[in-house]
Amino acid sequence: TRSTRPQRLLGAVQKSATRGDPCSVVNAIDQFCRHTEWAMNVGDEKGCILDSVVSEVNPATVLELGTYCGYSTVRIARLLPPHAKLITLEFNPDFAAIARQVIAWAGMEEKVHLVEGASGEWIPKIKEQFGVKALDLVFLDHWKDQYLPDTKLIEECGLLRKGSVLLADNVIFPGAPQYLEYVRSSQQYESQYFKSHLEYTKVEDGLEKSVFLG
Ligand SMILES: CCCNc1ncnc2c1ncn2[C@@H]1O[C@H](/C=C/CNC(=O)c2cc(-c3ccc(F)cc3)cc(O)c2O)[C@@H](O)[C@H]1O
Ligand SMILES: [Mg+2]
Repeated sequence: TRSTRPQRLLGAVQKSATRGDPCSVVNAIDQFCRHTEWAMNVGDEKGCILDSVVSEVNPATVLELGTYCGYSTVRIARLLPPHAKLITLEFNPDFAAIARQVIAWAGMEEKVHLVEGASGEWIPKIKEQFGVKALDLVFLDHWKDQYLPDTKLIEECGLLRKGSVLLADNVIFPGAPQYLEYVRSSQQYESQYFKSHLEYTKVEDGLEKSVFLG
């Protein structure tokens, strides 16, 4: 039977990237998605903005919502200090299986906890399961209509501290209007839009960075 897009993306990593070299994994996926088959990774252009926010925050604990094939997982993990932790939630078992292999190929297993499950079920468990006091950075890249309910759940679970950063992909395309309205109007956030383009295209898209003020 025909392979899936994530399987073909993993094949490109195994063919073109060097084991243990996260940058080569990121580059192999970007090359594949730009020249062979588009896939919904944050990509190289928005990825540079993601890199700058990760470097600025220098997080000890990161939560990613929506692992997919693990592109942004590897992109973030490669910048984290040795004992930092990235928890990434993915509820599709087929995508999770591919992402585990991409993360392993990059040699990032030590820094990454991939949890196969839904954000709504797992966000309330993060403190106890992972001994996390607060999240320094949250990267939202899952179903766009879930950005707002999950942000409210993260707040209710007391997972944010003064200075915690939320970084959301696709706030223009496909768009997350309710989320944007919330973080831009709330007194509890200082929000900033980083204009860019939809991965591997000329379509406008961007990232919204929102600092929790406590
Ligand atoms: C219970 C649902 C909410 N909780 C969840 N908990 C855990 N994982 C969840 C998840 N929702 C979704 N996921 C997973 O996140 C991923 C979903 C990502 C959704 N992303 C998009 O739709 C998207 C779509 C585009 C896109 C842009 C243009 C276009 F023509 C077509 C698509 C571009 C992007 O950058 C995107 O991020 C999948 O791996 C899915 O299984
Ligand atoms: Mg996205």
